[in-house]
Amino acid sequence: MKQDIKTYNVIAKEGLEIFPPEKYTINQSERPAALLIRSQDMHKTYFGPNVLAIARAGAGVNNIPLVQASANGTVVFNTPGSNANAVKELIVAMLILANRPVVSSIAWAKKVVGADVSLQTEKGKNHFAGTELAGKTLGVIGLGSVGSKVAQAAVGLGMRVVGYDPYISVEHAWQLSNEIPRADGLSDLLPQCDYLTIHIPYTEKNKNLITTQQLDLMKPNAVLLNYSRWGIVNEKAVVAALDNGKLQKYMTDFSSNTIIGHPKIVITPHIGGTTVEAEVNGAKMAAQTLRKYLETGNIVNSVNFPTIEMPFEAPTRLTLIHQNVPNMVGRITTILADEQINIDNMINRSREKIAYTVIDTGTIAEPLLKKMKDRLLQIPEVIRVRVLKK
Ligand SMILES: NC(=O)c1ccc[n+]([C@@H]2O[C@H](COP(=O)([O-])OP(=O)(O)OC[C@H]3O[C@@H](n4cnc5c(N)ncnc54)[C@H](O)[C@@H]3O)[C@@H](O)[C@H]2O)c1
Ligand SMILES: O=C(O)CC[C@@H](O)C(=O)O
Repeated sequence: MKQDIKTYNVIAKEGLEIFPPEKYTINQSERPAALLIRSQDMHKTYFGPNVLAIARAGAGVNNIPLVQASANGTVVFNTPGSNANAVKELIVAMLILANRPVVSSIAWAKKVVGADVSLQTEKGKNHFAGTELAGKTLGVIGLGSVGSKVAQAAVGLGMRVVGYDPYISVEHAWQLSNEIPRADGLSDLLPQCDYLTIHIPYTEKNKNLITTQQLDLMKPNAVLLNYSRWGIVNEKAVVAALDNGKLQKYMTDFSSNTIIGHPKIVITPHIGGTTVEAEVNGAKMAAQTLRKYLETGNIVNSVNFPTIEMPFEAPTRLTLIHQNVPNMVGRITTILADEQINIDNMINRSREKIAYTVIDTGTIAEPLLKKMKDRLLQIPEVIRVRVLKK
């Protein structure tokens, strides 16, 4: 039977083409096997327990209720790094726009007409003097896929860059040149910055990371950029800091009624990852990850499940999602032994409260397969059992 993939938001066709029509339908069923989404707010969008997986084409997963998904046995994936270059390039543009009046000078130049146009524009250009980035200090909070690229690009622009990421991965640490010193904490980083850019996920811990106390530590003329998420920066504190001259400018990808119309705030409509390339990258990566999970049970790039990759070589594969409690493997294998089923290969991994077991076996007759699945589902801690055939 074909499996249906339900999409939300605009998903690049290059991603959807990864699902062959002989195996999959797209947006054809009320009971989809999996969802492929971007920024859709899944806290407000019902998805039933039949949904095996949700793939988010993009980095941030704060739009997905992860605790509920894990409890349902729904694996959530994202596409790390797929849009990092797009965000980096936008940040470079916004850093330049912060102190070069490019937009206002273009608007002015459009209005200058007449026979002496070149004379007038040459005369008027003095009103559009800016300042340069070279030699200024950029603070980067979060040195993951986006932050590490932004930091490197800023070094290329001649800026002095200071990074802060107490949880940096080994992979991203390797990508950073040794010209980029790391701050010990925000109180060390903030007083140094002419520009501060934030590239971290929105989590309970990161909510209001930048508020009055942090803004007070910044240089009076600093520019703050937030292309991470609404809520990481406290907008009321930012407006107050702009109004009393503590901050020069706030540039953000997240609009809200608190900041719209403020003369010192520049808002873009969440376009950090909106490039043709990033949309194709994200859609393809999300579709490949989903297809791998649906067809083999293997899990990569999940944000709520452990990574498991076991070559699918045997005729039958059982995948079990269960609570991470003692003796689950023992109880599962006892049922298989009772039914005289030999295990060819097995793997078990856990992540926080969730565990995942994959068991490969020979060919099993349908009635026995059904009986075994029913018995496995009777273990109270088992959340989901799937049977995959090669
Ligand atoms: N505007 C956009 O369109 C757009 C596009 C891509 C990503 N984003 C946002 O940017 C975030 C980062 O994206 P990414 O791809 O770099 O993710 P990532 O997971 O590769 O990197 C995030 C980094 O932040 C670090 N971090 C977490 N909390 C921190 C804290 N309190 N202080 C310092 N460092 C901290 C982590 O250790 C990690 O290295 C995403 O979660 C998303 O919300 C926005
Ligand atoms: O889907 C988008 O365009 C936004 C993506 C971005 O916010 C992300 O977290 O990757």
